[in-house]
Amino acid sequence: MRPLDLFCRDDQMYVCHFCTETDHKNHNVASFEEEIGQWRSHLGKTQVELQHMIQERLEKIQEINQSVELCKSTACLRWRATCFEEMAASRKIATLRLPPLPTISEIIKLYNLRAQKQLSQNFLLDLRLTDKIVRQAGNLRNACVCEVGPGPGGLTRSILNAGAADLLVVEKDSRFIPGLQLLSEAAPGRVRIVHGDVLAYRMSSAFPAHLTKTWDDEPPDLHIIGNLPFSVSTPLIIKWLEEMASRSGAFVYGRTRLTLTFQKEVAERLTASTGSRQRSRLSVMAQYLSTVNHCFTIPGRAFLPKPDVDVGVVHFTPLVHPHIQQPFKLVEKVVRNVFQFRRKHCHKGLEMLFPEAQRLRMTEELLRSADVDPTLRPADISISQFRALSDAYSRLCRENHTLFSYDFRQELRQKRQNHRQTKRET
Ligand SMILES: C[S@@+](CC[C@H](N)C(=O)[O-])C[C@H]1O[C@@H](n2cnc3c(N)ncnc32)[C@H](O)[C@@H]1O
Repeated sequence: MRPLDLFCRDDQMYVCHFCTETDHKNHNVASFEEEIGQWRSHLGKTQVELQHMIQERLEKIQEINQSVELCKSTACLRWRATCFEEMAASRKIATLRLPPLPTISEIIKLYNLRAQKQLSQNFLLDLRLTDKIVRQAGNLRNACVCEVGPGPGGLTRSILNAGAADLLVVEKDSRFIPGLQLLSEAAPGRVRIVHGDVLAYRMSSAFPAHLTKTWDDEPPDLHIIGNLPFSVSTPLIIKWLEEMASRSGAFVYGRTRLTLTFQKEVAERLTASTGSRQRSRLSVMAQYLSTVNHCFTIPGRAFLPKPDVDVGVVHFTPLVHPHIQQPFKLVEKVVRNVFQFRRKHCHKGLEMLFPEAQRLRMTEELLRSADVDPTLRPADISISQFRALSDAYSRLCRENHTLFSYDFRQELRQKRQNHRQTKRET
């Protein structure tokens, strides 16, 4: 008996050396080891390919499952909204509450809304907290509201449940738009969605003119509400305070009220009283134009993801008569200069309002005319003393037309440049 140690590839069978001279003569024959080696490498490749295919199929199944879930909840949501409308029509009830909706966590999962740090995204999932924020705004029944940065829509729901009739939401991140559209379908005709940057958005023409109240009347039925992104909260409130002063933007409608969240430290600065540790430029700028109230603090753990800080809810009502009757930019210049040396006597910062050659004389004149003690610390200066300083500075600017555009940093730069030039020449 001869060993079958060869493989005939033409007939696909094992053969012996004798066979290659007879039945399998001139056939394509390989050694047993060669053939096994080829099969092994072939099987190895097939196994890798199969694993890839299985992985692809699994991913596909997951995708299909997700779309099915999404379709189910979209259909369910639409169905609930329709039922709700029919119910309201048939019973003739004029209720403005939303129909039952998927939770905010479900919306986040369905649309895969992972928070993005660069857009300061920290979501509020607890609707009792968002309801509490909305209650600080006052009665929203049939009101117009602009919500800044609605994200997955927690605060948005609370605003709608409070009865807002016209809610304009401004959101920069396009990933949130489909979820907001669902919400808009659940509250037909009550939600307008703007995909854009709130810093560039013109609010002066966003609401109907009939809302407008005169400045000394009651505030209009228009509110700005937002769980603001930390990254834009300070520039945004400065922009809105400036618009409040010039009665432009959202304030063309009258004394529009604002209910906003800030990092707790910023909320404390906004509301800090004269003499307190947190008193700053922001305190004076906000308080000379509005009544500012730090309503309550939300612990960081209430947000997803949890920020490193707690959050303060602040309510602003513009004053009928601002405490300082000077242009915003002028007040800001005086206040900024005073606070630039916050541990020094106030005359130190005020000196920087004047060119070096007249610095001491003009600072003395300013402080005398405003009747303010030069040795007061910036935090100890009251709003009425800031009014006196701004009025006195305005008088000096009227007497000297180049004074307002004077910038001590520019003079300092020029001086350094001249000094370098002289050094080079000698
Ligand atoms: C702190 S999250 C709040 C989200 C939601 N309101 C909540 O309470 O869960 C801030 C939101 O503002 C949005 N946002 C950030 N910068 C913005 C901008 N410049 N204009 C409009 N929205 C902005 C973010 O995309 C995010 O949705």
